[in-house]
Amino acid sequence: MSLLPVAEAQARLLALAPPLAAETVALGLAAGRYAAAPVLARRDQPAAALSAMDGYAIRYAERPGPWRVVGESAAGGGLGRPLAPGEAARIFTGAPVPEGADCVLIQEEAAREGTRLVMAGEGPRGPGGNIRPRATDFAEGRVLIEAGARIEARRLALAAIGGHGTLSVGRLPRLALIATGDELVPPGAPLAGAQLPASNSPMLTALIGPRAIVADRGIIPDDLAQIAQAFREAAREADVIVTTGGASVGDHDLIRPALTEAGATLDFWRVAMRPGKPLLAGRLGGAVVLGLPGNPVSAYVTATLFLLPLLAHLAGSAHPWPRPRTVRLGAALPATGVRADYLRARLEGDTAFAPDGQDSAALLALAAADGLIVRPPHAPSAAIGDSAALLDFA
Ligand SMILES: Nc1nc2c(c(=O)[nH]1)N[C@H]1C(S)=C(S)[C@@H](COP(=O)(O)OP(=O)(O)OC[C@H]3O[C@@H](n4cnc5c(N)ncnc54)[C@H](O)[C@@H]3O)O[C@H]1N2
Ligand code: MOO
Repeated sequence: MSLLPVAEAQARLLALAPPLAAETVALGLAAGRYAAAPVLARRDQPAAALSAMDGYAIRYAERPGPWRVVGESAAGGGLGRPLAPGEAARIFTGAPVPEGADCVLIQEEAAREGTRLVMAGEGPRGPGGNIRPRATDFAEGRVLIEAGARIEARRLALAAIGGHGTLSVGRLPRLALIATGDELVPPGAPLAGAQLPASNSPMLTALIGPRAIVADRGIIPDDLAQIAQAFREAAREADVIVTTGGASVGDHDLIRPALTEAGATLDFWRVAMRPGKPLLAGRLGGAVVLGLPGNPVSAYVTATLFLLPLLAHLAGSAHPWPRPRTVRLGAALPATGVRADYLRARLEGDTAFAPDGQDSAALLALAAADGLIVRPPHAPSAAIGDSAALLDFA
């Protein structure tokens, strides 16, 4: 099997499963989820002309007064009657402008004695001054949030003010995480001989964060029957099964044979990227299987480029791909070969430095990095000051 280009592998992964069904959740629980349908405004905002300032509602043509202050309009209330000629109403920010008034005189520019009011400054800039007309933010029926958009804090506020107490969002994927390797022990456990703390599962759980409901299925030894059994059990509940390790070609790399044993179909294996070459993907029952390489940096890079977009796609995102940005190189880089390079890089302002020693097991360099410099296959060498694509870490 030859190496699959990264973009092709990404497209094939997402083609393995459609987005999950929608569910309705309370607005406060919708943060970070994706709108399953366009969110439409259920009301005009503002629903009436409101004062933008604390002061007096007046008629512009009657400046500089005097006016007689006949009452008050506060946020949530109102004057209760129209203003007659020569009348003004005390008004506060966010309060409905009484009928008959066409601007607001701010209180710093007003002189009041008892009910007598005169202008004592420049006054409003014209009719409509210091007033937010009805529906200036949006009108009922307008699309507030596109289907597939992520519900950020800003959009959540927009949905709330648009009249929504619940939202229809894509269901969160259920993810089963399986670490494989005879050498692995849980972090913090005593180590004997060549044993190694299993760092991939906690790393991936933290990286995934609220994007999925993660079930950590622990460490499975390098045993075909046990790995196949773990696959079968995970496929009963999970939308996504993620393994780390055992994806390569060694005698103890059993993920592919175990998948076959469990009855899965393999879609692709081996991608033209460094690190991350042994990545594989397939389907088992209703689950998408993503086999990440065991090397911790390879697992992190492939999770960034494949797993997070898959989770976003399943949760209903219309834009699941990470967006690289352009930076300057702070040091020269060699030409690339048949694989795309994803270099762990530190940023100083908009200048990126990829330290030597880009080993796919070197977690110290990964932890110190800010993102990945992305270099396509067969790229010529690059000089200091050249521009390059950078993927910020999630
Ligand atoms: N002859 C070849 N050998 C290798 C190739 C190849 O093409 N031909 N590919 C190399 C590449 S690239 C990678 S990446 C590695 C990854 O292979 P596996 O996915 O089979 O990973 P393992 O061999 O199981 O483990 C590699 C490495 O990572 C450590 N590891 C595994 N799981 C964890 C974990 N949960 N937490 C921390 N560390 C973990 C493991 O102990 C190994 O040191 O294969 C190359 N070989
Ligand atoms: O591509 Mo492997 O992921 O070099 O270490």
